[in-house]
Amino acid sequence: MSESSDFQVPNNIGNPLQHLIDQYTRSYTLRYGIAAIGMFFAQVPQRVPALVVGVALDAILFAETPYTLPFVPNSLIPIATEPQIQFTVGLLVAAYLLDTGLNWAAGRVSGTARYWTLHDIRVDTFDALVTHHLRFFDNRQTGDVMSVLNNDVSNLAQFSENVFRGISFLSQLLVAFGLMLTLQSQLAVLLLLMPIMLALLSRWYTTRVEPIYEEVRKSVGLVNARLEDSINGIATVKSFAREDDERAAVEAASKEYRDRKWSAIRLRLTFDLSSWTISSFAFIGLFAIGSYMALNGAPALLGDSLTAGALLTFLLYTKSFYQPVRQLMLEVLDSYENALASSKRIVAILESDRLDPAAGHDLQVNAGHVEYDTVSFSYAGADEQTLSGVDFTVEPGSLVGIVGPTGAGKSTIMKLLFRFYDPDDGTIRIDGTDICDVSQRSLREHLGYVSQDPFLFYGTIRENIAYGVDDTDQTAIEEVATLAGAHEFVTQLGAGYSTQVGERGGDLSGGQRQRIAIARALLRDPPILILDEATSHIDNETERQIQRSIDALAGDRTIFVIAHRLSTVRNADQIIVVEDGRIIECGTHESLLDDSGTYADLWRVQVGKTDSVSDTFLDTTVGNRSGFDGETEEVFR
Ligand SMILES: Nc1ncnc2c1ncn2[C@@H]1O[C@H](COP(=O)(O)OP(=O)(O)OP(=O)(O)O)[C@@H](O)[C@H]1O
Repeated sequence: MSESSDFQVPNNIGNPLQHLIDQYTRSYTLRYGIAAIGMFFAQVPQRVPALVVGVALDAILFAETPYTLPFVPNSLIPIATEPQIQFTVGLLVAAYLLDTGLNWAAGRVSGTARYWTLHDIRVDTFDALVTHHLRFFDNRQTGDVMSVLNNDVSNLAQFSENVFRGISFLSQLLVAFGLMLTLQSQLAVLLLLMPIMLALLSRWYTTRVEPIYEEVRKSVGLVNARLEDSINGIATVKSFAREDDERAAVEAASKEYRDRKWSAIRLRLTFDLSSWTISSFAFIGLFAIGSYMALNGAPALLGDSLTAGALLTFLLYTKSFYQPVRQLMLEVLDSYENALASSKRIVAILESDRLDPAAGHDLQVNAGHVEYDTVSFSYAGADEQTLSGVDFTVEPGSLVGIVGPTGAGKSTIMKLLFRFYDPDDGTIRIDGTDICDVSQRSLREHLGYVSQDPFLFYGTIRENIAYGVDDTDQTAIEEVATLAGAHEFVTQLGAGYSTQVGERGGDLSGGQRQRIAIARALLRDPPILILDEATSHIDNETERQIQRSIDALAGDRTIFVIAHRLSTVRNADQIIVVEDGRIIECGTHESLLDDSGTYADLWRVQVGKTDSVSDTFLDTTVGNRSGFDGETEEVFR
């Protein structure tokens, strides 16, 4: 099991979060603009009550000062006490209605903009994932990749929500500060010390927390990958009685996540404590200085004195002043760090090299002539070449068997035909066209593939057979299912073709899944069909039945069959024997037997004639039994 892998952001992208914002918010600029303005101005009516109550207390209850309000003409304010109370209540209700209305409207507009944007990012990221070269997935675990689509996109959602909260906090600060300036400008300016101290503190916090969050993200991916591995392989885990080891592996991954997360939380707690201390002492200090000024008048440096009502307004604002600063620093910056780490992984997927499946001209297959011209290939990071100088030609409409020991490179030869990987050297041609010059989509439309462990999607058997064709009907489905030897067992299932199958085929046997996969490939009616150990889980009688169907269906179709069981390819027009990534023999069953080479020895072993096997074969194969399939090994035991 590999460790969690890195997601590399291309060098030309400085800040991946900024990159995502630039790319994805453009279509919703108007909505974002309206939402931001709405959020900002919703704070104006929200700050009104504290000011109005302070002024009303001084004017009505203490009768200290006249009833005057900033930005409100005196002619609008009643002179008598009772109308002043009614006027105050009216102002409070109006402020409440305006505040609620603006917040509601801005919330709606920002909600649609945000969730539409995230939807676009999620779909594009998925699209980028499925169009990536298979090489991309070789080095990564499924859980790791899935956590990008789940956790990382959710982190962006959290961040986008916090950006709007940030706008609201910022507006609270500015409006409160502006109103405090109208009441006692020197004291208001003094209070600015607090956000400056918090800003410095937050700078310290963010530089320290950023690398920790990067580590947290990686360890989440590792935990997911571990869980996915253990749960997907639960049957293997149990059969080997390795529950304790799996538990230990999950525990180790989870511990790493816990420790990294705890480091991040510890740092946040320190920041939280320090910022809370600053804001609390600022509040206490304001009360002490304000009370002194209200009783004794202001000291020389602090200008005008302060009324009791104005002190109350200042104290009420302090709550709405300090709290947003803390939240701005904690929540918004915190989620910024998270979103930055997440956006790195998203952008790495969106922007890394991938192939456009539709790029290139369309492949035209008239006959189905396939040619491998000295093809060599190595998997990334492999020490040795996986394929060396593979060279063969397949006539249209012929049946080709590919045989050889485990790991010889049989499947790899076929993967190159699909362009899951491109050759390092040499060329593969179909009907004379280099497959690297045509679009992957058109190439794959002409190829049918059945693997030894076919994947069935969640859905009915009918949907699984029809996967890959847009238009089909029940008759066509039943026809191919009959050819693939699946019809009989499917009709015996409770719901027939409507039976639901789950992940990897649910409760169907390996052979049943293979037959469904063969039917699926046949329904597409491809001119070139590849069966990669497609009959490995199928009993001899069913295999013969499928063989007959395929022979009948072959017609002018070119068919490749990768097989361990040589009887499967006995009737092939051409059998290619692969060993260590090279073609060592090639011919028909009869000609290969006449040649008395590896194939002939292998055949003798499989039919039980071990006495006539050559010494060279015994030396190379018996010395290294793992090279051949179970059946061959069985004979030697
Ligand atoms: N995705 C991959 N990344 C790296 N190495 C790989 C990958 N797939 C296969 N290999 C290696 O390439 C070699 C050839 O593998 P391949 O699957 O083509 O062999 P094969 O002949 O089809 O084997 P089998 O009969 O067991 O299916 C093996 O050594 C294998 O370990």
